[in-house]
Amino acid sequence: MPNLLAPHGKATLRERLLDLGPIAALGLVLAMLWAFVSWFAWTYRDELRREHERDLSSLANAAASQTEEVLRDAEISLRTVDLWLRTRDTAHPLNDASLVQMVETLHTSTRTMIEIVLADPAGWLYRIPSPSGQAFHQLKGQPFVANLAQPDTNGFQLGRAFRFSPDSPLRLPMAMRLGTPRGGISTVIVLVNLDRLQQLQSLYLRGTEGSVAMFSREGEVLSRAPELPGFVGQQVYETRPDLRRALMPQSGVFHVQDSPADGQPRTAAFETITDFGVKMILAEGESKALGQHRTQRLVVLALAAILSMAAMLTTMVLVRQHRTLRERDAELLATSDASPLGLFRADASGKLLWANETYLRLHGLAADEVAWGWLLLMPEGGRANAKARWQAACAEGKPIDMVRNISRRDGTELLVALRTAPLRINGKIAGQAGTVSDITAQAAHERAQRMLHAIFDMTPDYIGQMKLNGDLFYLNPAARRRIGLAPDASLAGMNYTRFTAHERQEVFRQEILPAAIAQGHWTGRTSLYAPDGTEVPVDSTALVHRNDRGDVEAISMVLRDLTSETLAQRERLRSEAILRAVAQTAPVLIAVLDTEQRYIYFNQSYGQHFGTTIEAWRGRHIRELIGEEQYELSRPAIEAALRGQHKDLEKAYSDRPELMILDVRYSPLRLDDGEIAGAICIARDVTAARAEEARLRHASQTDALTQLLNRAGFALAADEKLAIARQHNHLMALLYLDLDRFKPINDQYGHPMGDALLRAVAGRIRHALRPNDLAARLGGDEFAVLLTMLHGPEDAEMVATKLVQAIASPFMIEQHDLHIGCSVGFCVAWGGQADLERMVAEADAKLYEAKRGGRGTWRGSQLDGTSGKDAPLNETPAAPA
Ligand SMILES: Nc1nc2c(ncn2[C@@H]2O[C@H](COP(=O)(O)OP(=O)(O)OP(=O)(O)O)[C@@H](O)[C@H]2O)c(=O)[nH]1
Repeated sequence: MPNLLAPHGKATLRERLLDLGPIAALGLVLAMLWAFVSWFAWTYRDELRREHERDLSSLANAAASQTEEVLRDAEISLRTVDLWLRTRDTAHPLNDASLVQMVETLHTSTRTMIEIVLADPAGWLYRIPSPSGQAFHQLKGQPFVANLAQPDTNGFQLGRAFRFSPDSPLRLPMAMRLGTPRGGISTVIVLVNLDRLQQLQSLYLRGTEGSVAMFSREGEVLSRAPELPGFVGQQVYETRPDLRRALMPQSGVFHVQDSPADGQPRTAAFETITDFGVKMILAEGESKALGQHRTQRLVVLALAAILSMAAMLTTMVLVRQHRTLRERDAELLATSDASPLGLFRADASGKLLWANETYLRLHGLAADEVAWGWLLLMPEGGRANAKARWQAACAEGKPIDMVRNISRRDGTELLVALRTAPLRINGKIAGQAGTVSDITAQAAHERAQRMLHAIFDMTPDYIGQMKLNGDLFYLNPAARRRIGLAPDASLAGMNYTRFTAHERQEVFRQEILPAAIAQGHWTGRTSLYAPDGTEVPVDSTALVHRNDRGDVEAISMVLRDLTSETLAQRERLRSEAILRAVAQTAPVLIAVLDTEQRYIYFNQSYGQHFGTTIEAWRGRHIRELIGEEQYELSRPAIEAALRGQHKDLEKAYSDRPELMILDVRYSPLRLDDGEIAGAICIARDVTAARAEEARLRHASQTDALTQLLNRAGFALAADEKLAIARQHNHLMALLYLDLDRFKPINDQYGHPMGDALLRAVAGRIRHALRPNDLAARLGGDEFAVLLTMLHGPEDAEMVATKLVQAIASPFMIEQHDLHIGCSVGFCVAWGGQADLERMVAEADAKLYEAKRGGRGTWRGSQLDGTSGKDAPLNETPAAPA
């Protein structure tokens, strides 16, 4: 449908050309056809005719040459006989032996084409020889016979063709008066065998209607083949001056519609045999080629006419169909523009090829922005993604059904529903066609409806809807509660009169309803009957709903309970609803206990924590739900809260798939008068926060390279150990280690190797200690160790020796054999005397001594609690390598 792709507006030049296209194409084809037909019918025919005439002329010329040759032989024969008779003195030429001989020779030399006879002035003819001397024929009617007796005529003359008898050949006489008449003979005559000459001439004839004729200079017919009775001897020029004119030139071609011979149309070529004044005429009917051409021309003309008609008819049908299609397209276009839906079509690349007016209006786009204009209405950051998703959907032929926001350039925001379906042409995905509809108002309406329903559900007012006859079809939860109806109970067969006193029903019918119908609504005070028989005063609003035709369809009643109890209850319900909403949405566990530690309320988070709901636990003791163990932990805080104090405690739940830590606060639940009505428990999940704290703490107290304690971590842990040692008066020792010859390792192999070595050293130190002992890297190549619960100072010596030996063993790191060592200084002290600062100073001093003592060894001392003086211990020499 090309028009669907056309932009909006008037028909373009291209469309107009498309309209005219079939007609122009037809015109071109017909012009070419008829040009060919014209050429074939006329130009080609003329060419054929000219060619035919050329052929005919050359045939006439050849026939004339042949004839002239024969006539020339005849003339020579005449002159030869005349000369002979003139030069011979003979009284009897008829039987002169030499003349006979010569005549015979001439006869045979012309292939018996000619016959020589002699004639007397009376026209009697004599053969040579003529032994009897008798004439054998008398010429009559020949034009030249009258001249035979004329003594001065010595030129030759052509006569008319004749036969001696009907069976004898046709002969053309040529006569010449003898220069010297002898023995009564005055003329010699050559008779040309015209049958044979015409046979020769007939070789040049073509077609069945061909003829060959000879005319004399004066237009007398000398001969004609095929023979026509009475034609020879006619004076043609007298009756046909047109022929005289036509035959005037030396040679040529002419046409006659009515031949003088048989009245048929003929084409004739002629040649003048000048010396004999003879016109040689070769005529023929229409040529075969021209005849064939005429038939072909008829066929071609007929076919061309049929083809033209058929083409014109086809074009007319096509043009009409094209017009119908265009009309249909226009209808479709108009219909689609009138559609309340935005319609569009995209190609397989996702580019929009067409969109209707509604689409453009909806998006606030101009017609020339249709291709990708919609992308401009998306947030800039999301355009690339949206385009890619859309292009993928178009390429794969995936239908789309979605709702999306668009921001028009005029600043308005719309919510639109987009639906597309893949377009397939010949089984190939050609793009997508889709609809866009503005659902902003609908969505807002639905939202409003939902809100309205929520209000209906939450309001303490009684809302009901009924038909004009009073049949109820809707009651909100408050109304249902008031009349004791389950939230989902059917209202079938329930009429409002059931809840209204009889006299009130009258008032309703007589006053309220007519007023509401007249004004659309009515507001006033009325009452309703509760199922328990009490009359409840209510503020009432009646609303009348009408359909499109204006007929009353339904009546809505909004009733506000005016009893004070109900009002108070409403207020309470409202507060409760607010509190409940707050409690439900807060991301903390909330529970409220009464003074007996029974649940009054707990929120959804609390319920989820224990996998239950308040409905199942209201009125039950907290111990039952949280378990004996947890309860014992919480009990002091609960009791404190019930005494009016706030208490915080942290509780860890390790019985769950993942450890959970709750930060719990118990507070008193005080009423307005200050009385404590229970306890409120608010618990926060601090598992993640505590885990993060622990991680940070660990990181701040750990040496990142060796994972031993760092200086700060060591100080903290040592303090704790010392406190315990003091308490129980344990013997303990602080050891300081410093690596020997570590620097060369760094220098030789680089720092990464030094780091690896430090890690390995840390591993060996850890390995040499008990789990309860502390090990730390104080910095660089310095380490510290705190040993607790020693049996005697020798334990410390033993550990120092173990460490010196452990570090002295070679390290194999990255295939390098590394040799270092360590020096150790330590100090032992009983718990009661233990003072970290002093122990550090002492151990450091001893380390210095060990270094000075040659490295690879230890030095130690013990703090003397009474004197504060150090007691030197045994000094151990360096461990064997
Ligand atoms: N690879 C590495 N080297 C460290 C680190 N901290 C300190 N050092 C280097 O450790 C070396 C410690 O110096 P010293 O104690 O004088 O070196 P030493 O060769 O052990 O000397 P003595 O104790 O006298 O035997 C210095 O070269 C520091 O640069 C560390 O974290 N990694």
